[in-house]
Amino acid sequence: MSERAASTTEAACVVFDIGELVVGPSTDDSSETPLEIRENAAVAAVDGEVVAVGSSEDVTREYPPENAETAIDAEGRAVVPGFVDPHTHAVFAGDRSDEFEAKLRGAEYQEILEEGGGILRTVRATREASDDDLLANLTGHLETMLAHGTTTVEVKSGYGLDTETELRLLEAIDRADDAQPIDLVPTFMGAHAVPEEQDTEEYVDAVVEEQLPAVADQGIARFCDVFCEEGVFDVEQSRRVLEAGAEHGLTPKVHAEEFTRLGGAQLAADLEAASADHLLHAAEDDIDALVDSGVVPVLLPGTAFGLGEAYADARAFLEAGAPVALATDFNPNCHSRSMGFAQTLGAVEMGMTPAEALLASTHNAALALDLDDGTGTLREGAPADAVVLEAPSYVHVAYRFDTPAVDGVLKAGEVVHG
Ligand SMILES: N=CN[C@@H](CCC(=O)O)C(=O)O
Ligand SMILES: [Zn+2]
Repeated sequence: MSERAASTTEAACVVFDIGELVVGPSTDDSSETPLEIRENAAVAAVDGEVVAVGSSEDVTREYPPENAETAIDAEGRAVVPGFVDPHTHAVFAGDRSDEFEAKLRGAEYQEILEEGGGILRTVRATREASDDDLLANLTGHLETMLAHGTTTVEVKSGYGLDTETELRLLEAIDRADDAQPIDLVPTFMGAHAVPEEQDTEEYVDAVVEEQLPAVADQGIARFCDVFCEEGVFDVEQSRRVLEAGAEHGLTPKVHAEEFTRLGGAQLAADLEAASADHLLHAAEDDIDALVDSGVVPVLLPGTAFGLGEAYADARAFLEAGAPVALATDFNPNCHSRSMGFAQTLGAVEMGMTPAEALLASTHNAALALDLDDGTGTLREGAPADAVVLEAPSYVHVAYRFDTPAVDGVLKAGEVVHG
């Protein structure tokens, strides 16, 4: 036994007798699957980090379960890295279920927005909500996400559209980060829509000159995002916001080519954004530009499903060598908090294999958030965030689409669900 093990064994969390352990992306080019998978495995964690991954026999010899603070006998079930959801708008108030009905009767998403509904309706409800109500709404959604196996979530502001409310939303994200187990990654998205009281140019000025400096001053956002779309922010306005964000230390992200091909993907490539998201209308040139500049494509199949739109071309991205990520896009227009369901849609509707969908929901999703600490893997040194499945194989994540195939969830080596 190593000295490190002798001195730390008692603090360890050990999950043993794992039938199928998904460690992370495969490093073997000749492998048929993009995942590194170990059978009859175990994983041990100390101080929230993975310290050993290997055969159940070897790991339990070094970290005996009987000495561990938390010991889980997986009894042959599969264990995968905790899911990372890299695109949500989870902090808001109000209800838009009637718009869902209107869309089923033929109303268009953008028409609803132009008429003051959609995002603008959520903005009115959000501005009226108290800080505590916003926090309670957000933590409620996060509880559901955790039960579905998600351990890291990006959350955007963007239903305030004024300095005071945008800051309140980012503060709610900050408070929620402390109040529950999921790690939250905050994104400032003042440029989500143009508020009813201003015209677009005036509003872009307000985002750049007032909102961004205030957000940067508080130090409560990591990314800056913009809805680059016909009728919302054009490419030049989007560029202005993202460049100003970058000057304040916020890494760009772009809502790109969702309803029209406006140029958001090329902009994301130009600015070396962390990700370009949606991409339903991305063309081959856009895909190449994103791959060449290392921008992660984040695909949001729940949105296409809910709107009845054609899905993004996941296969074209994968064939171009892109590290495709999946996300829920949870928002009042896309009421799904399940990364498992995103994987089902990725597999059934976008032609991804269950392994590609799982990789897209773990390691690649972490790349979209610039997380380089091993998040989304269960390699040594990574955060010990894991899902013990209720099944013998990771394939059950995409296969089951009624309830999550989750038996238990570990965050930083502690059982936080199940
Ligand atoms: N497309 C822009 N923003 C969200 C939708 C927000 C809303 O409709 O409230 C999205 O990513 O899908
Ligand atoms: Zn979005």
